[in-house]
Amino acid sequence: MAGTPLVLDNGSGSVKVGYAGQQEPQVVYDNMYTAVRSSRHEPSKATSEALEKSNARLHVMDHGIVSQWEGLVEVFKAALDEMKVVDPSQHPCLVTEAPLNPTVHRELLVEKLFEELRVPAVQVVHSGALALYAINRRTGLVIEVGDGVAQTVPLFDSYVVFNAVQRRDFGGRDLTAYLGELLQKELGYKEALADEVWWTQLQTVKERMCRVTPQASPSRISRQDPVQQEYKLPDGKVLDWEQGLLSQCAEALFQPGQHLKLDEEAEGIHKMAASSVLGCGLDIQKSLANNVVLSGGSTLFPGMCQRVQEELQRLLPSAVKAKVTRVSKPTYAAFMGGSILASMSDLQKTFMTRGEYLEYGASFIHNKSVSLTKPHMMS
Ligand SMILES: Nc1ncnc2c1ncn2[C@@H]1O[C@H](COP(=O)(O)OP(=O)(O)OP(=O)(O)O)[C@@H](O)[C@H]1O
Repeated sequence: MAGTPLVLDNGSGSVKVGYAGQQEPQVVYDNMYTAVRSSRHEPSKATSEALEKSNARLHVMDHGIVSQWEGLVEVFKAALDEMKVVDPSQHPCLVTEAPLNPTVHRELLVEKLFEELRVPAVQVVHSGALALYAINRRTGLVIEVGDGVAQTVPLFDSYVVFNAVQRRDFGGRDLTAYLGELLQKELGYKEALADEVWWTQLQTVKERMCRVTPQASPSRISRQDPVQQEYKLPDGKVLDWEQGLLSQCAEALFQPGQHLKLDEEAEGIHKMAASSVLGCGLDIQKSLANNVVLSGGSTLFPGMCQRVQEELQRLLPSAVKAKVTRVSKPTYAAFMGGSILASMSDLQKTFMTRGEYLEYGASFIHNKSVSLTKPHMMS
């Protein structure tokens, strides 16, 4: 694999890593690190004990933004070790980033890749549109909801329509925390959300039992829904699928202002999608609405396609028909799209080289990162 580009889909919850051309990531790594282990200074005994007690694994990313740069490097290195990449300086690196991040964030990302991983060349692409590349479509609207970011990205004939991209800072991690609050309020659970064991239980309940209800008729939910019917919590209490709190959890994606700790006016994913469609020219709105694709782990709730389609249709003119599907592997779609892009020789020519980094500095990446808007790239 010498010289083959590496693809790093740097998500808020996990990093998916592999080589360009691979169908799926070779390694999926929790984007978390242990502060004690990676601290440059030897922590005092008291600090170590306190950190260990409080389960010192820290999230590297907070809603699509790196909050622990030291941790990011550690996670990237560990993932490459697991992939048995002996010498990263042999592999150009394509890395994903959420759209509308501060520009300085992209510069720091580039700096870490050149300085700490010693890669020879870097390209940074927005994660959202990649789901369409993954399913070989060049026109459509991606609704991506991962662990920390919700984004809607319109792509027309391989152009990302940047001024119509929407991004909000909520995702699966917020839903898990919200489920914890619901369990506390309705069933009296008082476990701290910082406790990793409890967090894992909550995440499992969310992924196995929660679903999205059809807005028009909640009674249409049937027992055939592919959700687990019961879940036994460690204290023996049984959560039943008919408990309303399990449908409230995913409802937060549609009414984040009401359910999550966000501005009350915060828009749900259907409204973001409608803004993206209506923010594009009249001539392309129909093609976008007719090709809505769900991506990201937090779109895996049963009932999701139907609900998004119903809600979106209500917000669009009747002549603009919404059709919503989900990619087959939503958590890997951004990696898969990145893997396809990184194998194209045209795109490889757009990578920022180490020479450019040394000559112009990390901010030079902004001169290189518009490549996905060039139509010839995907022809
Ligand atoms: N079956 C499921 N039902 C609901 N949510 C799920 C399911 N499987 C995974 N998730 C959630 O998806 C999220 C992870 O998705 P993904 O890997 O796409 O995010 P990410 O790339 O790490 O983050 P982001 O793109 O937001 O920065 C987690 O919150 C996880 O709990």
